Amino acid sequence: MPFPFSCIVFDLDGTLIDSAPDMTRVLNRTLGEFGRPALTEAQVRTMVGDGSANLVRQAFAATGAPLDDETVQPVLRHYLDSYFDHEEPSQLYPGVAATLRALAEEGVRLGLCTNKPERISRKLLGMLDLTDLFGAVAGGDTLPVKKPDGRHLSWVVEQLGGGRAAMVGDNGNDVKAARAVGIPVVAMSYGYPRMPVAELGADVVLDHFADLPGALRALGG
Ligand SMILES: O=C(O)COP(=O)(O)O
Ligand SMILES: [Mg+2]
Repeated sequence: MPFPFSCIVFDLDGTLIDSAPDMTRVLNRTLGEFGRPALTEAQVRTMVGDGSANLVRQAFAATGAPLDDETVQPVLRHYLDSYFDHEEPSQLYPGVAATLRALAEEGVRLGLCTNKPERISRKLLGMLDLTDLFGAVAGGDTLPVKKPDGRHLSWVVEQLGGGRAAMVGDNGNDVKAARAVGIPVVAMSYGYPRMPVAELGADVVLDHFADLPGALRALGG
């Protein structure tokens, strides 16, 4: 039986890669540079998902006076440059590389829709040897809108050539974007959901990435 979805769009942080350890290291360098104390990884995990500017704003609000629109700019630049220069790739979650390859070999087109900036996302895909698997990549700064706006996701689906699509993510922004577009959504339970994962409203919650093809077959009927 052919695979029921012609394209699958993935979130990055908390879905494909466990980026919180690296983001914590880079963020703590920026916090230190601007005279702030460090955050724990557990704290940073609750701040990931709304893009880098929001991450930096939340980190500074949690460690002293919040940044205003003007002061956020040099801080954000420092964080983004340090992240881009960071040479250790984040870890893929177990089963991700093999499962993505198996889906691609079945002829499913794969896309990335992340709120992480595009140049950092592309660099990470390259370091993890995944670039060739993704037919379309949209970062949080690729379009004037980002998740939870459905246009971020529908742009990726369009770039992939359209057809029956599904979304795979780890937080409310992924579920909201998928609902806005009217496509099914799978939530990975190990990510950074910022609320009980069962309450995200996804069609299916999975603990293991390797279970994704089976879950999508069941969803697609
Ligand atoms: O907030 C971010 O930087 C990215 O998060 P996402 O990959 O889960 O969309
Ligand atoms: Mg995510």
